[in-house]
Amino acid sequence: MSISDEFAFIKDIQPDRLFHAEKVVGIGDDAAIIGVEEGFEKIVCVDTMVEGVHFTRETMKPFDIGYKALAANISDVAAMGGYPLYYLVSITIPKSWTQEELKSIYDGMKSLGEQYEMDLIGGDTTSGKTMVLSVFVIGKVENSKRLLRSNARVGDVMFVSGTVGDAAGGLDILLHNKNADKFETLVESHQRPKPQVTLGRILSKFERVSLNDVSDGLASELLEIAEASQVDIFINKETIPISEDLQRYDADNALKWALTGGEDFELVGSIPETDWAKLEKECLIAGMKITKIGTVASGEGKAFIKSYNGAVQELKKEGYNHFNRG
Ligand SMILES: Nc1ncnc2c1ncn2[C@@H]1O[C@H](COP(=O)(O)OP(=O)(O)O)[C@@H](O)[C@H]1O
Ligand SMILES: Cc1ncc(C[n+]2csc(CCOP(=O)(O)OP(=O)(O)O)c2C)c(N)n1
Ligand SMILES: [Mg+2]
Ligand SMILES: [Mg+2]
Ligand SMILES: [Mg+2]
Repeated sequence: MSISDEFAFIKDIQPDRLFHAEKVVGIGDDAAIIGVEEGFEKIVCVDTMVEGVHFTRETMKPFDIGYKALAANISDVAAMGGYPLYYLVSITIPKSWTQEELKSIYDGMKSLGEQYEMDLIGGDTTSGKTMVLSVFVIGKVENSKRLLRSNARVGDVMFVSGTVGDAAGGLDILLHNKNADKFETLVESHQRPKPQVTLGRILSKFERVSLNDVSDGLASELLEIAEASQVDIFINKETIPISEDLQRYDADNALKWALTGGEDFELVGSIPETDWAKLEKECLIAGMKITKIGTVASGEGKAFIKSYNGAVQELKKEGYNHFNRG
């Protein structure tokens, strides 16, 4: 059954309780109101998922679409070192989507939102030809904690969390109907990415960190840091963390996907050399994988990849680009 009434739909998706009830006016008025906590600044971001661009009916179930749209935004909060608090949802619904499917999209957001005690506090609903889901997230971070892309300095260590390329491998499996049951971890990386909030919080305790999350691909994110900081970045090819599953699935494409696949939602950044051992230890204690992949050198915003055999190649912004899909 397709959705028959906008107002009944809004009632249906309204949460029955709020985690931060004392601080907000949520769904039900013209706009939401959120309290401002002493000692913190707000973080705000929005990311959109469009049918045919970010997902198809074949690659993502409705639950996954909701889950991933919220995850992408939580990941941006993580990349600023903050905690996510609230979200708003703008949804454009084509007639062909059933009420159950729409409910599943919201259930996907709810299941991840609950993990972080986030409240759904508003949004907007329209009909339209293509499913478009925009999620807005509000988070917080302590005053003056700024994990900016422009914070990298000469001599810093470059690091990345987890493994990269898995989400693109998962997408390849889904698009080409290949062995989805044999490579569940890759498929899951694509459909249910895990935002790295805990790592962002660990990083926020350090003096100076540059940070970015991997949405468009490692190469693109490194270049964003290099450009914002006006430095050059050198990474070592053999240190890029590629999972065994990805290697097993397609060894030939693994490095390409790691560099340009995108949607891994891992954190990539730099930290002073003197803080690296401490960061490594804290991640070990927290059970999180973090890998040194290179160093920061003087320069004007380029990134290079080096091999053990000495070959050096310049990285290009070959990650996902909405208007330049070659
Ligand atoms: N249409 C837009 N209008 C205003 N700001 C935008 C728009 N699109 C992106 N931005 C801003 O540009 C920056 C980079 O965006 P984006 O590449 O989407 O970042 P991310 O990959 O972290 O989501 C962000 O600060 C974002 O808020
Ligand atoms: C059907 C399908 N084709 C291709 C992709 C790959 N893809 C789509 S958007 C994107 C990049 C991330 O999305 P974007 O809107 O650029 O997010 P942002 O950088 O703003 O976080 C990638 C890798 C996909 N997820 N699904
Ligand atoms: Mg974005
Ligand atoms: Mg980002
Ligand atoms: Mg992008």
